Amino acid sequence: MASLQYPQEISGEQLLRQVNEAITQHPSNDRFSCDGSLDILRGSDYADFTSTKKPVTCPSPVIFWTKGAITKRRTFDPLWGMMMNRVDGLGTSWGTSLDELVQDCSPAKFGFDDKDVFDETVRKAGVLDASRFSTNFNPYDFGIVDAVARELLPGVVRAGKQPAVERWGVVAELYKLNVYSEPSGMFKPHVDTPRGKTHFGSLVVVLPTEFQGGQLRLAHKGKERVYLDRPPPIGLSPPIRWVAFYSDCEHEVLPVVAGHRVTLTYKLYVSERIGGLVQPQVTESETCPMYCRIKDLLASPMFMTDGGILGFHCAYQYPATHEGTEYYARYPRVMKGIDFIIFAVFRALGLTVHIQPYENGKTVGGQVGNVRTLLQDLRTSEIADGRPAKNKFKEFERHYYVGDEIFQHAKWFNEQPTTNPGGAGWLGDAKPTHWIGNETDVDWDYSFRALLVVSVETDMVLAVLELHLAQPLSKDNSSCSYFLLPRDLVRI
Ligand SMILES: O=C(O)CCC(=O)C(=O)O
Ligand SMILES: [Fe+2]
Repeated sequence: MASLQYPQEISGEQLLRQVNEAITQHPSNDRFSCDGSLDILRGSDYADFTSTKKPVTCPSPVIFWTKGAITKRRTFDPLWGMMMNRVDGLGTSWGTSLDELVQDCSPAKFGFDDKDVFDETVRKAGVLDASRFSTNFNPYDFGIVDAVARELLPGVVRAGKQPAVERWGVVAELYKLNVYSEPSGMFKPHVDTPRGKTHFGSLVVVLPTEFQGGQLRLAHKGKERVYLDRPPPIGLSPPIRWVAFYSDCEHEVLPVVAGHRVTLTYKLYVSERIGGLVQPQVTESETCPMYCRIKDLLASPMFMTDGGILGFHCAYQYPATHEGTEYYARYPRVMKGIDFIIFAVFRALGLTVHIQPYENGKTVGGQVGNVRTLLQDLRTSEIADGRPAKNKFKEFERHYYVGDEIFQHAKWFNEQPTTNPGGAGWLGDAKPTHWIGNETDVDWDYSFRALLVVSVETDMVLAVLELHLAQPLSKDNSSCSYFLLPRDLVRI
């Protein structure tokens, strides 16, 4: 794509606004969830769906579960369900056939303020823990996990298109079986509890039963989506339906008014353990319009001519723990949607991108708050032990020595998000540390991130400084007058 030429009279602020508009309108903003369905076909086998057969179908799922020392089994066979329907004529056949499973479930709790709570005004559902059941249904078999990777991890593509650089994929870990039953099974708006560094999403597989209500409503940044909204026409056997979404997006299960809604839920992780199946797409960014826009912005004579720091507030929240976020610098694949696109574009432009937790106007967990003191320390230690401090400055590139003071001077593309991830709604004033999760987990929390990009000129200044640091510094060394811009921030 040809680069845009900016007329001289467009100011830096206007250019920044234009890029922000391009970010807001980027199609990946809509990709916080995806869904699909699978028809059930008795006797379908692997040979069928790996060949040219379309659409992909799946054998009837079976659930085995334990009640004390007894193991029980239920086949979710839609044909059987329809036959029963015809016998009692009430449309409740699935309800009858599922009674035993429903009765053997425990009441489902949810996480609230570091505690697991049972409150049927927030969540009315039954649950079987993954340790109490197993199933022949495997989402990997039907391309569901591949589809989730394609939709929700924009940087991951199937192998074969590009030389293997890194290997990344999605791991779906079976978590619970849930039953939401008539007349009012539901789960009020919440975000799912973060489960560690690579946890990014949730997958819900809805088994083929007949029910009414029970839609899954999702919301992110004012965009709302309702899934499971269209039940299959009466008399047609229900398919398996599935929905996957970023787990920091607010979601709720609307009341089930008839039947039982039986689901398998999975936790979704980014994984680097999958050999050869997937790999990150690193060059796509060079062909995308966003790349050209940002390149032009940086090249414009009207924009940050002395270099500096650009800031982008991430659209999503990420699992955080007291360990800090060094991890995200090394594993940017964990980044979601538009956040990853922006990251990849700046990386493709050869710029240093820092991923920092950022809340209430400042970075959290930055290692050093005062660059000036740090530089002074470096000079002193260099003089004391006689070794060049060059390596120390290499460490800056590896995300050390990045403190609040620097980021106060960033130019931001966009506004800082509010602390309520889902916008207006039942969560009210919930903060990231006080949400209703699907289960409590005291070790992990969500936190906001900012991508901070050190612009080209600043990198060049840094390079000059490195050279000078190979020799002892003198206070009046005018050719090396600053470390990071704006100029008056740090003077040597
Ligand atoms: O069943 C669903 O659609 C969503 C369930 C859910 O949000 C949860 O288990 O945390
Ligand atoms: Fe949830």
